[in-house]
Amino acid sequence: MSITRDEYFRLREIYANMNPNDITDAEMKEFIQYSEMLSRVPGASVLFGGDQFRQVNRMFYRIDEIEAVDRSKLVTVKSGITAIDGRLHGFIKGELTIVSGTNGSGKSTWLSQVAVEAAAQGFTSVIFSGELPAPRVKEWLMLQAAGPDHIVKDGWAFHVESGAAKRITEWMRKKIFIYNNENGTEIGRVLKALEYFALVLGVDVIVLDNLMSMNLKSMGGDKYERQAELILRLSEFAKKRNVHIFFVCHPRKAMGFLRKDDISGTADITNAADNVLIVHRVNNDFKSRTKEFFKWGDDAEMYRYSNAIEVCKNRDLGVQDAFAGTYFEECSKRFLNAAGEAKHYGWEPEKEEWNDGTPFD
Ligand SMILES: Nc1ncnc2c1ncn2[C@@H]1O[C@H](COP(=O)(O)OP(=O)(O)OP(=O)(O)O)[C@@H](O)[C@H]1O
Repeated sequence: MSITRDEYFRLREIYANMNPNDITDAEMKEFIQYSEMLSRVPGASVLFGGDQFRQVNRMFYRIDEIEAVDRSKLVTVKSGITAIDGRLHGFIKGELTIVSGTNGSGKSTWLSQVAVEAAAQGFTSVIFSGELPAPRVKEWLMLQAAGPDHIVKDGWAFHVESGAAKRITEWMRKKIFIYNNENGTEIGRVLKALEYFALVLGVDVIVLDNLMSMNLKSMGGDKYERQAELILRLSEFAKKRNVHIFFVCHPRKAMGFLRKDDISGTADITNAADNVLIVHRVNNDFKSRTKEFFKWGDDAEMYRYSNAIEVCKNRDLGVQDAFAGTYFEECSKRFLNAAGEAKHYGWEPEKEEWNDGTPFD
């Protein structure tokens, strides 16, 4: 098997205009082999730059063969919530983040905003939304990219004024893709599509919303074993293809103050993740549970906000039990760092792209 770089890119261009399911498994397998041979992503561990390990044909590395972690080589995607980005220093490419929260807490809305933020940083994302139809996903992305200055109220609904909508669409066209649910949710197809997105479209961020909407029947074992196996496969995939995966996993319980151990089936799910976040709505239930659980007083800082994003696990820096408060802006569906915060993204010609590199603490 051999292929030149030019032939490879020609093939990639052809595939970019095809439905992944029209590419046969054999063709896809061959394409993956080409990609691994020729593409920018080496098959080796890419987490800490990908070249820390000298090639050795043994089962182990000697200590002197492993170079020190060079944090400057880590590529991170900022979420735009400064309290989180400050604590975690962004979401590392090659890692997997689980996002949980009770129904309606704001998981999908926040992840849609993360895709807009990623686009502003020059990253490409794909959103798999098993429950929201593509026009709805697009509507949220457009509102979030537009911001309140470019949104008009139409009866009870908000929409982006037409001039801005045109410019935003153009700005997002090659930066955010939405999975076509007609391809199905069978896990084999989804995983094939992910390979396609990573290798053909070169995506950096994958939002998988959500675990429950995936059809895992073709995998062996019971429900929980399948879920655990899927997380392991996604974690391997993130490393191998150097993408950051945000994976929405619903909790087992529908009510109450959600903790890490309530997420999905087994602890294997959160064990395999690099980060675990929980999105909370700051409602009366949240207040009474946090008072009970953390002994917070009536004037606790988090109660000023409308949503709180909790970091329950962060493997890299060991952050846990950290809450980031945000203000939900109804018209734009944005989560704001501070009341009245106005972000401007690159589609607004007269404005500078928002780039807040300031860590929180
Ligand atoms: N603090 C808030 N106040 C008002 N509306 C909010 C708030 N937070 C989120 N929303 C809105 O509530 C709706 C549900 O949010 P979203 O779909 O993001 O939640 P979710 O956690 O993904 O829910 P599910 O688990 O059902 O998928 C959206 O329209 C969202 O914009």
